[in-house]
Amino acid sequence: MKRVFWLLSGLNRRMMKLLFALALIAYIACEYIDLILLSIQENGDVKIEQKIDEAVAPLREKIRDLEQSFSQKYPPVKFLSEKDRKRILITGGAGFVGSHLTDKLMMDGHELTVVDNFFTGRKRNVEHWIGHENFELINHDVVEPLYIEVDQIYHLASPASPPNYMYNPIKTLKTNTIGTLNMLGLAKRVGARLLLASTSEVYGDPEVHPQNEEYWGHVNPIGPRACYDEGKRVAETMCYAYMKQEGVEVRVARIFNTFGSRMHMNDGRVVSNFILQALQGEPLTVYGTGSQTRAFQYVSDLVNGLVLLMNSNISSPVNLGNPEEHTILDFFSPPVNMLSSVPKRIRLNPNAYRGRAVSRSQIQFLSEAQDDPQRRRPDIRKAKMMLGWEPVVPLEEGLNKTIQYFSRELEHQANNQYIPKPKAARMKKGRPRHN
Ligand SMILES: O=C(O)[C@H]1O[C@H](OP(=O)(O)OP(=O)(O)OC[C@H]2O[C@@H](n3ccc(=O)[nH]c3=O)[C@H](O)[C@@H]2O)[C@H](O)[C@@H](O)[C@@H]1O
Repeated sequence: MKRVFWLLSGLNRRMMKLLFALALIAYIACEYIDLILLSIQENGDVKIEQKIDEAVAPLREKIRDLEQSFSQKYPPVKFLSEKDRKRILITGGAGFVGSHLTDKLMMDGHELTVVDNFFTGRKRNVEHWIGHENFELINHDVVEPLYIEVDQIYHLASPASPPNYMYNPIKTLKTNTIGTLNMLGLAKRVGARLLLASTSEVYGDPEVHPQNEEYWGHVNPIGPRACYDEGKRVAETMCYAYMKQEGVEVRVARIFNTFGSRMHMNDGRVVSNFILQALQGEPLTVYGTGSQTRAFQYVSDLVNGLVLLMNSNISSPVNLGNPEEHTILDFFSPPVNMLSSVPKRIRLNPNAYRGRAVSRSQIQFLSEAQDDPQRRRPDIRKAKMMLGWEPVVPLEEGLNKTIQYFSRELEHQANNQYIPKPKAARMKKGRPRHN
């Protein structure tokens, strides 16, 4: 201590000031370093927290989804007694028509098994039933046998739009022949009734107009549509062979042109093509002159007809379609003029179509599709008389609903950065893949 006093007493005032200043600088530097270290630590903490947040976010989303699925609300379903409740199989039940039929039968209170190979069907079409105690979805191709216990089989599995069934003709043939045999085999084993979704295409390019159920048809057996037309014709033949030989109860619906929500955006049939093209301000594609005719029914009418037929005692074929006939050129105006009801946010070229009649410059005439039936209109007297069924949804109302559906789909697709193009009804070049 003495030494320290001795040293200090030896220092002069200037030296004292210098020492004091140095001590002050050292003190400030220490404090500053402390501050820097603290902020580095805080920054590190923030980064770690961010990383944790990023890793946990998907888990949080999963938990939210799970919570939602636990509290999922299903459309209202009737309660049926054990006696009235049926176990029903719908093949192709996730497709356009199949999913609407699924909705009806579920809401009517039945137990459903939906089978689909998702070639043209989509899980989205039936996702609102997933988890319901009366509903089961099986990813299965009817070309393979199926062993389940059911009371009724609605056999709808097959691509139905020309570009889809021509995409892989061998597969279309297998689906309609082997697939139908498998379902008839199942019906025989378990004593179920089977309804075949046949088609107006069994009449081919008809020489009788309108087409009634007695007409045998005019089909080119080696043309590009034959895989579907002949596939369905032989499917009908199989139904009646099983009925006569094995006593299987069969119902055959000859379905005419149908449209509505849940048609695939790339379906390629005329209604979805025109709506999609008009919504996107593209020219409407007409194959040939457009003087060929069709009669279009809304999907809910068809579904009611299918259920009535299944539960009737009519085993012979029945036409289900809307007898209001239009040329394809005629058919432009309603969907196009209805676009004014579509919200502006939809990706739509406002200079094209909106609220105006279509001029010929907005039509792209393409070559005629081979073997395209020139006239088609159902004679529905049998369905009226024996089922008390006829279509009730006016064309404009059905189109309006379909336009709204496609608008929402386009918006959904646009949000997902993908805008589908309508598919042309052309044969795929080269050798198609098949299995
Ligand atoms: O919608 C249906 O229910 C029916 O559709 C198709 O039969 P198709 O009458 O050829 O149906 P579309 O492809 O919609 O064609 C209808 C008419 O419009 C024409 N078309 C089609 C698409 C297009 O963009 N432009 C166009 O002019 C076709 O050439 C045809 O003359 C199927 O073959 C049937 O099995 C099915 O029952």
